Amino acid sequence: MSVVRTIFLQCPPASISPLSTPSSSSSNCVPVKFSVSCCSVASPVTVVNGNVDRKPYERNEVRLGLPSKGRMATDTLDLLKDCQLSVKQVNPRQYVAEIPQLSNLEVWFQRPKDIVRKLVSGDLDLGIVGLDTVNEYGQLHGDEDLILVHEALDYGYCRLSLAIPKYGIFENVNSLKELSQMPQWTPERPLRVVTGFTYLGPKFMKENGLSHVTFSTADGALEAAPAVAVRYFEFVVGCYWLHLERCLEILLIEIRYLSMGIADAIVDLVSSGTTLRENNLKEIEGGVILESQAVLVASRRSLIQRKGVLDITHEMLERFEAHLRAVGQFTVVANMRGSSAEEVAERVLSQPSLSGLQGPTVSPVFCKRDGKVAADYYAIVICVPKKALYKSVQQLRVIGGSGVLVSPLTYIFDEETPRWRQLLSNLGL
Ligand SMILES: Nc1ncnc2c1ncn2[C@@H]1O[C@H](COP(=O)(O)OP(=O)(O)OP(=O)(O)O)[C@@H](O)[C@H]1O
Ligand SMILES: O=P(O)(O)OC[C@H]1O[C@H](OP(=O)(O)OP(=O)(O)O)[C@H](O)[C@@H]1O
Ligand SMILES: [Mg+2]
Repeated sequence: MSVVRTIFLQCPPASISPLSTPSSSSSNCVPVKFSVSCCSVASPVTVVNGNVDRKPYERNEVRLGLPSKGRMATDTLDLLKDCQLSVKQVNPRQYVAEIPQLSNLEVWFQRPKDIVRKLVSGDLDLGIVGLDTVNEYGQLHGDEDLILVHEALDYGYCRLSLAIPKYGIFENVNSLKELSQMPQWTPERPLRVVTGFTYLGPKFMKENGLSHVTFSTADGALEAAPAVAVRYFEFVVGCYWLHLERCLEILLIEIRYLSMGIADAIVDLVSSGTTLRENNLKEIEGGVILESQAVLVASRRSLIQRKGVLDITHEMLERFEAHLRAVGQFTVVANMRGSSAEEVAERVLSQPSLSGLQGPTVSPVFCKRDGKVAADYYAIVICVPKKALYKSVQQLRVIGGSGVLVSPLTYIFDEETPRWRQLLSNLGL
């Protein structure tokens, strides 16, 4: 028999109070309703035999999920601010905010994994999180509902990696192949991996043909887990050689970590590599599961069905693309003596670092000489990659440039953003 329950999904900081509780006689097939005190529009979801039937919900506002805390939170707000899309949060403890430039948009501050879950459930339409979180909790390959609108927001860089101890039986193991060929791993004694990535971790091992592997999960400080098994080995060897001081140290570490369980390897995010180094772990060749950075992700259903989502996505995408193109560039203005605009342009284009985005803009600088208006000088305007600035200034001087002004760029808008065209075709629009 189908068990059908209608519930109202919770808004972020809501307190939920049951309106009616199921009586024992009707517990198999009852609408169970909860009222939600934080927001006016709740999302009805039907659960049939444990499967969520995701219908587009009746609500008028468009919802964008942003990380509420952690390392992504500040950088995300900074990116939006740099794109003149500042988030207005009346009170930092409030979970709902707005971006005044985008009317009808509600910002929901959530934990990254909850942003992805809520995109899948239909409570959010758009979100900014790390690609690792999208792939782990959205399971993009199995669920075509999530679409990466911008896959490279240029912050939150890290990689999901398999790491093993540097010492003991792993000392000479430097690749995934070598790890998989170790005779130690058998059905009775598999490779024990601890990870918070319980979807991507096992998937990677399976795809790479590692069969004798078991996974356990933990939140945070995963790097300490492999220490126990290998340090035990060191302890025995240390005793043998009577390095008592080292043995005592190992024993203390052992006692500290025993409560954390035992693992041979970890699958976790790595950025600078400091945490791995401090825990005597190493990455191995072929062990990178995913390269990640911040992304703008959307629900396909919302883009197609909910009024306003596509327009807001277009504006955000345009601003992100234009801003991210601009951050790596300076505008350079210089004066140059010349006989005509063409002649000046030729000189500028003879230098490889001065061609700009679409070639230089050259305009006459007029002055009055003997009562007549004349142009002896020309102003040139070009965009120069930040990294090539000094070289460009040197090249400008070589061809007679003077009074060089350099200023940062906020946006470079193209005629059309390539990602927008791709999104429309992805949606079949
Ligand atoms: N060391 C790192 N360097 C750079 N980016 C990172 C690093 N660790 C994580 N990230 C990125 O930041 C995102 C959020 O990580 P953060 O540690 O803030 O949250 P979290 O650990 O997922 O939060 P929670 O523990 O509350 O679920 C990750 O999904 C990843 O994309
Ligand atoms: O290579 P590194 O620059 O040292 O960064 C890697 C560490 O960063 C993340 O942890 P985080 O600090 O987010 O703590 P958490 O495990 O509690 O999420 C990740 O889980 C690693 O532990
Ligand atoms: Mg973290």
